[in-house]
Amino acid sequence: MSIDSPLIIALDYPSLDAALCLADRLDPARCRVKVGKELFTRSGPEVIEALHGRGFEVFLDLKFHDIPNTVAGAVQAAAEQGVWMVNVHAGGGRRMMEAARERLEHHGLKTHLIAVTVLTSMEAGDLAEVGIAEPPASQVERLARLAQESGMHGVVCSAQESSRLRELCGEAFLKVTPGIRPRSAEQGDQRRVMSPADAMAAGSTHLVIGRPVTRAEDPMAALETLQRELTLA
Ligand SMILES: O=C(O)c1cc(=O)[nH]c(=O)n1[C@@H]1O[C@H](COP(=O)(O)O)[C@@H](O)[C@H]1O
Repeated sequence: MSIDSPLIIALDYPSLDAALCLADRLDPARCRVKVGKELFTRSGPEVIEALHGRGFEVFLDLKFHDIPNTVAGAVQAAAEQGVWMVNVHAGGGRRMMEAARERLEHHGLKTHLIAVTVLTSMEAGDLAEVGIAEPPASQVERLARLAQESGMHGVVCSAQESSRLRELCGEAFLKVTPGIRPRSAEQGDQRRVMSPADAMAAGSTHLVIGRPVTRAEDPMAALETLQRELTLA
């Protein structure tokens, strides 16, 4: 199955039941779903199977960051479960990303492999504290270029960087952007945020959205509003 929607709903729940409860109200023809560290650590591969069984394409977001051999093995394990997308940290470097890509190619695995640049929760002060003097936008550019050279299909970045990356890396290079906040939504721990319509206009290819839907009083109404806003954009 291949769907047109740019929407990826982050199923950041502490149990399989809670995640499936929302998934059962979503339409796999209108969005994809993301399984992250909390849900996967609690439920393991069972959640992937359950979501595939319901017809969803799954982004397994475990942000692998380790030595090349270890990351290649982890990415292979994810791809063999049939996930649509998997990610690594671009900060793991060229040899790590190349090892992951080569492993997928060697086994003929078609999963989209993307690299996280600078987390959307980080701003300049956070980078400075870990020894990166450059502003987030420059660091994102540097890592996106490296990710592209290493054969990644795209990056995770904030929508604030999408238009620059469209110029730098091209339209086809995926720009998967969390930190999506409809105007009325709380920012929470996110820092580099953008509204859904602005993110699409800026060149994001996919929007990752969690709490504005999953923590809404009425998640389905929140999703409908989002989908309406995007159609109008
Ligand atoms: O790789 C990710 O998905 C990711 C990268 C990033 O830089 N920032 C980021 O928020 N995410 C994920 O995107 C989701 C955003 O969720 P909300 O902030 O609740 O919309 C969470 O599941 C995060 O783990």
